Amino acid sequence: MVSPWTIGIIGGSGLYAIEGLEDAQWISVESPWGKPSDEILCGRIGDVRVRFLPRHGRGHPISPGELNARANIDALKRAGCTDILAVSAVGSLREEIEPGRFAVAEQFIDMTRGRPSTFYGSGFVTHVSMADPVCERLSGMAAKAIAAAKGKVATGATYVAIEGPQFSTRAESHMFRELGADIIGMTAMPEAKLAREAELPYALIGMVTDYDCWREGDAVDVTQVVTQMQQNSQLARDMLVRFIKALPAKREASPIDTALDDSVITAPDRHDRSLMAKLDAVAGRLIDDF
Ligand SMILES: CSC[C@H]1O[C@H](OP(=O)(O)O)[C@H](O)[C@@H]1O
Ligand SMILES: Nc1ncnc2[nH]cnc12
Repeated sequence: MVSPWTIGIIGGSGLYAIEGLEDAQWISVESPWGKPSDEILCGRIGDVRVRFLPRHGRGHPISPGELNARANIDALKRAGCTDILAVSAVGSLREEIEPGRFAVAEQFIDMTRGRPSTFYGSGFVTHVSMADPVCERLSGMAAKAIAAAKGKVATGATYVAIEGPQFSTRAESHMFRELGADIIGMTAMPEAKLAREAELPYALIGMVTDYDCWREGDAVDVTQVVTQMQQNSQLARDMLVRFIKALPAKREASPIDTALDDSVITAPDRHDRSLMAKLDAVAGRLIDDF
């Protein structure tokens, strides 16, 4: 039986491939939005199709501010994904969310600057809701998979996305704590916004690698992040396999599958044909003639 789920996994720092995929093959997917970060590793775990994309490319050549998140999300949609589980290395802004723990994001604060963050624009003006930016169903299943893999988990985390590539100043780190953020990274935005615009339910698991720099005498560096990621990468892979194996046989419809339904405001006679041609994957459901 073929599963109704096709799971896109976006692997962050330290997670550049996954093992255990049957019929695994790296496949190049072209996108009208430019070049995705890498080829997509396509395969199966049981009867679930899996599409894995290393966010920064294999070998980590792409900086957070230069990621083509539109091409990445568009390519995953073209590769048939129904849902996306993103994995990211994150700093912790809370004592109790210690390095080694997995934090499941529930909210985001976007402090990135000038990154292309929408598929839409003049000629197809669209405003999706980001009130609840993650898919509760995916997040819940991810939290269970982490616990089943004997990982420590924190749920309901607010992730602040900074522009980077520099880490934050101490003043910024304290400010993000005051704002209510729990974890910090450089990549979940605009990725989560674009997933919503592409009607792809999205969840993000932060692998906590450090305490950023809000604690006196302590400041994150890349070695800390990489060392912690190496310690946790087997757990992350185990969690991903458990997550996929535990997916229910039936995929109930999610409201995110139809997020565009009440979001497009441009009248049909004012549609821009050239923009719409690029929307064939992300909004193809709404557009019949390209
Ligand atoms: C290598 S430290 C900073 C780097 O790590 C995180 O990457 P990702 O979210 O892709 O796991 C962070 O966002 C930065 O890009
Ligand atoms: N402290 C931190 N700030 C931003 N991105 C990170 N990725 C991992 N740790 C981070």
